[in-house]
Amino acid sequence: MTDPVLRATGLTKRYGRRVALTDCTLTVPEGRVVGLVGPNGAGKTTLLQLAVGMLTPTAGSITVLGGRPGAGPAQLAKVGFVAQDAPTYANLTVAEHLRFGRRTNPGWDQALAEERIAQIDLDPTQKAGRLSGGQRAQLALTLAVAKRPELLILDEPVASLDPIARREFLRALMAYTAEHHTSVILSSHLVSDLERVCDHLIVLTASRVRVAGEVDELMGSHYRLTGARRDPADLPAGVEVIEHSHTQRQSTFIVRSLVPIDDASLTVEQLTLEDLVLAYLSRPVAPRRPELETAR
Ligand SMILES: Nc1ncnc2c1ncn2[C@@H]1O[C@H](COP(=O)(O)OP(=O)(O)OP(=O)(O)O)[C@@H](O)[C@H]1O
Repeated sequence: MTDPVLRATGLTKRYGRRVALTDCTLTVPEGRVVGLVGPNGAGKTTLLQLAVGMLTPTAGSITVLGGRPGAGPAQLAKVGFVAQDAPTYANLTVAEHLRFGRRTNPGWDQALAEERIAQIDLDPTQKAGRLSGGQRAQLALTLAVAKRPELLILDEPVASLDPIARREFLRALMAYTAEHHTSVILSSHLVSDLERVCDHLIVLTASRVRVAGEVDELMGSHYRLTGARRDPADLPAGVEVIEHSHTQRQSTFIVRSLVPIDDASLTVEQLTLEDLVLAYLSRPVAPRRPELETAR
C-alpha cells in the first residue's frame, strides 16, 4: 500500500503562548487535489510549513509521502512548495530563475520549465521584479513543477490574482496535475477558488480541523433540512447538526448524516461545497448544545 501524502497525528504548533495549530489529526491519500480552506489566522500556513519542514511541531507528528518533512535532499526533492505571495528574486530574469532551479534541483526538468514559460507567454529576459503578480505566481509555479515533485504545496496561490488570472492559473495547474499525476495541497480563504479543482477538502478554523475528507463523500453526507420550527434534538437519530437557524414558523438545519434522511415532515436538499464550508466556518469552536435559538 502506498504511503499517504500527508499523515498528521495530534499535530500541534505553538508560537510562544499563541497556538497556531491544535491537535490536528489528518490523513490525505495520494493523487488528490486538496483544498485547505480557512479564514485569516486559521493555521493554514502553519500546517503547510510543517509539511515542508520549515517549522517543527510543538507536539504530535507529521509525515509527508512517508518521510519526515525536510529530512534530507531526497525528501526535499519530492515536495514542491510555493509560499504565500509567490516569492521570486526581483533582480533575476525569468531565464536566470530557471538556471537557478536547474542548479539546485536534482530532478529538474528544463524542457518542462521552458515549455511552461512559453505557454504562459513570459519573456525569459524579463526581470521578476517587473512581472505582474499573476506572472510571478506562474513563474513560482513553474519553478515548483519543474522539480517534478510527487507533491505540490501551494500557499494561497491565487490570492493576489484577478478573476481571469485565477482561472488561468488553476486551469494550468489542473492540466499539469492531470498529466503528471502529482498530488497537490493548496490553501485559500475562499472555497469558491477551489470548488472546481479539489477532490479532497480540509477546513481549518481557529487552529483546528473542523472537517476533512473526500469531496464526494462530504457532498453525499451533508444536507439542508427545512421544515416546521422544531428543536434540533427532535431531528432523526444519527443526524449531526452543523448549523441551525429558525424563524417563527420554520427551521433550517445544515446536517451531516451517514444514512439517508427519511422524514416526510422535512424537505431534504443537497448542499453546494460552498454552503458546506460556510456552515463549518460559522460553527462555534466548542460545538454549542443543539438547542432551539430564539427567533430573530
Ligand atoms: N511567527 C509567528 N509568531 C507568532 N505567531 C504566529 C507566527 N506565525 C503565525 N502566527 C500565528 O499563528 C496563527 C496561525 O497563523 P497562520 O499564518 O498559520 O494562519 P493562516 O490560516 O495561514 O492565515 P492567513 O490566511 O492570514 O495567511 C495566527 O494566530 C498567527 O497570528
